[in-house]
Amino acid sequence: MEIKEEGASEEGQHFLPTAQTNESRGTQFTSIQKFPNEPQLEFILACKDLVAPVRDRKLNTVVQISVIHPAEQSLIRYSSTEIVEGTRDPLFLTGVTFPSEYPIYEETKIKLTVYDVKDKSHDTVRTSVLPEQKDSPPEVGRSFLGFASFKVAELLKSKEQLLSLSLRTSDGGKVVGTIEVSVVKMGEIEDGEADHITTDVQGQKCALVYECTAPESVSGKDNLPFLNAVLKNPVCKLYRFPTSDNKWMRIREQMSESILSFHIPKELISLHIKEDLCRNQELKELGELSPHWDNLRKNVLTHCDQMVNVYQDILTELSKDTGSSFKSSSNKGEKTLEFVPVNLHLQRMHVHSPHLKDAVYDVITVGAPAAHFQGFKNGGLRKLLHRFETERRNTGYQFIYYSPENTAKAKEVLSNINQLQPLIATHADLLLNSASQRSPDSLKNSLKMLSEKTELFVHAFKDQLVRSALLALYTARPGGILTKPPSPRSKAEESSPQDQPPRMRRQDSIPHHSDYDEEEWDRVWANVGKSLNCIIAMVDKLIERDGGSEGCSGGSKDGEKDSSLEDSITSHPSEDWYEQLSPLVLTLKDCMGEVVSRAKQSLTFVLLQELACSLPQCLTLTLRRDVVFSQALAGLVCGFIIKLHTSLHDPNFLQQLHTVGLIVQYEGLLSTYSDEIGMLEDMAVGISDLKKVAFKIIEAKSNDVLPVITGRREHYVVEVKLPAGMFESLPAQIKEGQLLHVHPVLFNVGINEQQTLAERFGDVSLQESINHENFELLKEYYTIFMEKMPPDYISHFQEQTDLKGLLENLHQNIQAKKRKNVEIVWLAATICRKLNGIRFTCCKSAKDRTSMSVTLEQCSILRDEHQLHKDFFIRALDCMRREGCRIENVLKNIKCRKYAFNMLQLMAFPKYYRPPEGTYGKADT
Ligand SMILES: O=P(O)(O)O[C@H]1[C@H](O)[C@@H](O)[C@H](O)[C@H](O)[C@@H]1OP(=O)(O)O
Repeated sequence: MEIKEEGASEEGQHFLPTAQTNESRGTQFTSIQKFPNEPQLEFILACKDLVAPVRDRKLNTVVQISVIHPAEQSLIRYSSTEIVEGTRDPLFLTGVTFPSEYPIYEETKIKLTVYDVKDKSHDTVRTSVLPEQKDSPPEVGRSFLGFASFKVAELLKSKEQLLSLSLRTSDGGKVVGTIEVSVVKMGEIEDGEADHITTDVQGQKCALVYECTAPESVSGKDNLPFLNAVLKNPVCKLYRFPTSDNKWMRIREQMSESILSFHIPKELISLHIKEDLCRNQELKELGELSPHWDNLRKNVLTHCDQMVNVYQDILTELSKDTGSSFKSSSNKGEKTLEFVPVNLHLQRMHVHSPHLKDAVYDVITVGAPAAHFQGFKNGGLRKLLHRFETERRNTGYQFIYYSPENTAKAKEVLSNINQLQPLIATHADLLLNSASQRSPDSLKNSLKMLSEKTELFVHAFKDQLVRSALLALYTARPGGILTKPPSPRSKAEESSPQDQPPRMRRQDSIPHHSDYDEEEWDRVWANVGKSLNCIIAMVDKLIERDGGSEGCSGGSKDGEKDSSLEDSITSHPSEDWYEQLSPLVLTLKDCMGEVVSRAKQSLTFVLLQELACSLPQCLTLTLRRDVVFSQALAGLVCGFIIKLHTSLHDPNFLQQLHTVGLIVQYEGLLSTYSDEIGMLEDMAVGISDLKKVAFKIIEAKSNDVLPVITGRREHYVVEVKLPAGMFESLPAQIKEGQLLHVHPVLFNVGINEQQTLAERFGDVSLQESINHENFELLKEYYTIFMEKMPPDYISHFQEQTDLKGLLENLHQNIQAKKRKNVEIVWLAATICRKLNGIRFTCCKSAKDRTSMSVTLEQCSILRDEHQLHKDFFIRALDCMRREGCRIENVLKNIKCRKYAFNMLQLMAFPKYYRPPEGTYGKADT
């Protein structure tokens, strides 16, 4: 019989949907799925009276679980238990779970094979999917003891859903012990009936008590179909661990990919293309420029057009639908996948423990957002952006220096203009429409909307930047040279020849020009307000004459009344409202058009400075920042949607969401040595850039539940869709579309051998500054949280959690300058969880170090929050690392079940970050 390994497919563990499998084989099998989206079958295992092949040998037992699908005769290796050492009656903590997607039926046969493990260092290698020749021979490290098999129906229909099967040797003759298979149901109330099995687990007397508290809707079961639309290919594992009072808790670990890994980058690249095409068009429409500036513009346009092509090519590649929702660690440096996050997963732990409410703990695991294709030879974004700004500030000869804030401001105003102008035109037309219908109420409403938008428009130009940019552009026009040297100027500047472009180093040295009428802009700009006032006054008058007592009182701005306007109003006695208003509306549109054309050109000229100054670095840097941001955003949107769905029933969470926003905490495990310095520099900027993102929840109108992104580089809004029922239950503020903000923080602690080198011979200042800066951000968030959440919530919260103490502790640890001080990331994670935040863990690939960290975090939570028996802490940790979701993560990334660590590396790791023997070694990463 052929033996295959589950999870050997390209994309990792792939399950055929149940229905599809059923039909495709043309035979009907009996489904065992009771609740949609819930695991179909979960059981635990224990052996009794095992017979050792050699007398007096203490057995180290492992059970391998294989599945024989009813339509096939091949045996699929499904999972394994952990190794239980030194007993003939092993009770396994690692159980078996078949998720809802798995094609399992009553007719499916399950085979349990028991082995005696002699050499643990070989054991995991054996279950690798490497081609046979690279793999260890099957017998190395373990020997066969016996096997048993059963049909799923037999187990489900058995008394108390428990089977006790004889283990037999391969010829089926000799009985070498028994194996007990017992169905478990997470969260089921068992009438307080206790089924005591006393067993000796590594010397621990432990009562196995099936006595559970009422199930809680912690995982938001009702929301699952929606959540499942973004989560894909789940891998599930089941464990049971003893509590400190010798009862059992059950833990379900789940790891899923997300289609957002590809969806968000595609959305974002489309937006970049749109934004850049628009900017290129505006550059072309900048009008006539003097030869110096015109050449610069041509050069910039050539590069910018090329860049748009690069983005378009990447989008085309990504859009070739491969149905993929996962980028493996080995594809990190792939050019066409640059924007896609590495190895993004939801890592979920669902705990069901006696006397406590069920709880779900989520961490998003993802490779550090970084530009692997561009590489790290010159460092990452944090350093590159700083260097770029310094160079730009100092090159000044041919350009005008605008600070990054001013450049961002120019982009913002440009985007506001582009949005507001058509909006105002629409409202103006609606006003005329109301006028032609002679409807006072509708006229008032239209005027209100028109006034609001026009005021926003006028307000957008209040900035001094537009004024100074107008002057700068004036001097860049043909003939727009300085006729008189503005004072004060330096000697060097005074001596610059007149036919040269003006030497302008700083924004505050933008030339003053004697011929330039600075007040002209004020007049043009003020005309918009004035023409609106005319409209308001006219509407007032029309309604008054019509017999209405009060005017519309959109109120002429600042109470001012223009005399020319008074004339224009009284000199039209006609009662045709449309005719009265139409010329005024036309004037408003004309005035606005004039403002838009001047402002657009001047601000585009500001953008030209940024681009022209250091081509092509500027564009390469923008690409790098876009790449890193895209990876970070994909993770964030995934984390946000999952958090929203799991906490939808919690009114405090919803209040926090719209009043304070959410803390998003990233744990970084990168070293501050070699390439990883650059990665950390990229990651720090990528995460900080997430501040530019706000979320908005909208009602889903169709089956398309994928989030939609709008905006541009300085500000993005991610629209998250919820089905009508869920949407209705949201607080009014959220339903009305209030923007929901996130507060990203990053704490990094390098843990590997490279960090040892950094600490001894290198520099850890990058990590120190990041941790310091982010501590301040976290503290700020905490302060807003305490101020904005309701007092009764806060007093209850303070009773439960000493957050202030935790923050102080974190601060002390950050200041302590201790080597590999993982306490920092532990404390930051705890604070984030207490603050209801979104947790992330990242290393280079989110495969090895991340796996060590999330499993440690899971076990620490079990110890601190669910009374995990202290003697079982390490065993629980080893179980999760040996047979849990994370080893499957390694498998799906590198097709081999081994964490890529060697002994030497591990010696450098903090103690609790070392995986169990047999699970690590040289791997082709
Ligand atoms: O998931 P990571 O911890 O980033 O994987 C590292 C691993 O820690 C290290 O020991 C190994 O030598 C490789 O560099 C792994 O990175 P890959 O990106 O190559 O998987």
